[in-house]
Amino acid sequence: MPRRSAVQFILTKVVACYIAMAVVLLGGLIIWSYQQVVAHRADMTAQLQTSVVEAITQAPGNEQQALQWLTLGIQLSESDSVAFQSIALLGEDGHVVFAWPSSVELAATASSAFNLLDLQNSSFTLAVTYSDTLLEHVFKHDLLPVIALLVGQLMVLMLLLNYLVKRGIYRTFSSFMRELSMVNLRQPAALQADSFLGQFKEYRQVLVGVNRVILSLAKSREQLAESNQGLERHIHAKTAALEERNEELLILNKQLSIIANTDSLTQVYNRTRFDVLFKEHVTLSKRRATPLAILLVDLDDFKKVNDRFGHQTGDHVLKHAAHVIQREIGAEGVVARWGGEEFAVLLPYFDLAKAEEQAETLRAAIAKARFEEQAIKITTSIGVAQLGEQETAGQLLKRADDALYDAKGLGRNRVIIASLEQSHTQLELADGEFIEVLDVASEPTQGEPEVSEKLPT
Ligand SMILES: Nc1nc2c(ncn2[C@@H]2O[C@H](COP(=O)(O)OP(=O)(O)OP(=O)(O)O)[C@@H](O)[C@H]2O)c(=O)[nH]1
Repeated sequence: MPRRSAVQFILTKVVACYIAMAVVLLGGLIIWSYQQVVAHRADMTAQLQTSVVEAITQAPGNEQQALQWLTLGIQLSESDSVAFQSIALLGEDGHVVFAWPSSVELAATASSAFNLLDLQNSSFTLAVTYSDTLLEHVFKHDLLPVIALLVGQLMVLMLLLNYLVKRGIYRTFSSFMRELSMVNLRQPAALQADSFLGQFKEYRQVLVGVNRVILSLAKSREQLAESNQGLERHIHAKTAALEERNEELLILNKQLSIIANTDSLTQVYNRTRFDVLFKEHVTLSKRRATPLAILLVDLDDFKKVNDRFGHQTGDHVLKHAAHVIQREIGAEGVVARWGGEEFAVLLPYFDLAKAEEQAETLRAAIAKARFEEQAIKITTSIGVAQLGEQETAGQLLKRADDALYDAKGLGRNRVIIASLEQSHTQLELADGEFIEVLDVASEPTQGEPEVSEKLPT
């Protein structure tokens, strides 16, 4: 019967607590009461002494009568809790002058039961006994009612507890135990089925275990949070390093792209880049129906520069000439080194007249320039062509190259325009045929600029 055991257990504990409290209370009461009685008895005795001395002093020679009056007073005060049991007045030689009550044996006055009291300035001595010993008195008069009261209370308490346990506490405990069973991690069989206390202990152990698990989980969570923070810091640092590296790579990429697209000597676009841009501009021009012109610029008699001033000076002149071309064209066109001492200039939105004007300005600027310390003068021949409506990039290039060839043939240092009629005339021929002509013409020949074989036809 585990339930009854539990009830008994609780009852026992409560009663034990109550008894312990009662014992402490009684102990305190005994000490307090004892002190009170001692003080009271001392008071009474002192009063008796004073009264007897006064009686003897007021009625000398008639002590017996005075003492009889005193005895009456004593009898009246017998109801006092510490009253005297007997009183004897002893003469100088120790004989009993007066004894109350009369039954007190004279011999008894000498026994140790009597307390001998001195009477001030008198030859008499007072011998008294008290009705109880001090402890007896304390127990009889003070403790007995208290003990009775406590026992009564205890009984009432036990009855009350028994009632409460049966009515309410048992139900509360039952539901508490049911809740506990929800967290039971052990096999039910392992519990002591016949002992509620055993079960309670088991559950308490389980709770302690659960508590430990919760604490260790909280600790693990803290550790996890710390490691996460460390990981985040690490990731941030790595990300920052990666971003930095990425930026470096982007810069390097840009530099690489510039290197790949730039002519290393003259720092203008190289032929590869020009081919791409040329194709794009031709496509755009056709799509938007906007004009597009090209200049092929070739330095005249450059071989002579090399021969006379050396190849290195020739390099410097080439570089400077490219700079002049780039300066003159500005942002309006695309300048590229076509190869050797020849440059190509792409002029989007330039019609033939405007392109011719630009070519003339360019030719004049180079003719005017003085290169190197030796103030070398050079001239240029320029072939100009505008993209025809039906023309391909290759066909445009061919016409510009023809114009340049003409400029050379006519004595150099001049601008020759490739007429649009020429382009139309060529287009009137079969397209396939022209392409074949272009391919043949584009093969590099001595003294002639190369025509890109990569360009789209
Ligand atoms: N210094 C230097 N010379 C170059 C470079 N590329 C080509 N040349 C020279 O340019 C000269 C081209 O000679 P040619 O094809 O006969 O042309 P040209 O002397 O300019 O005569 P025309 O074009 O007919 O006016 C050659 O001497 C090449 O060595 C270069 O990068 N640096």
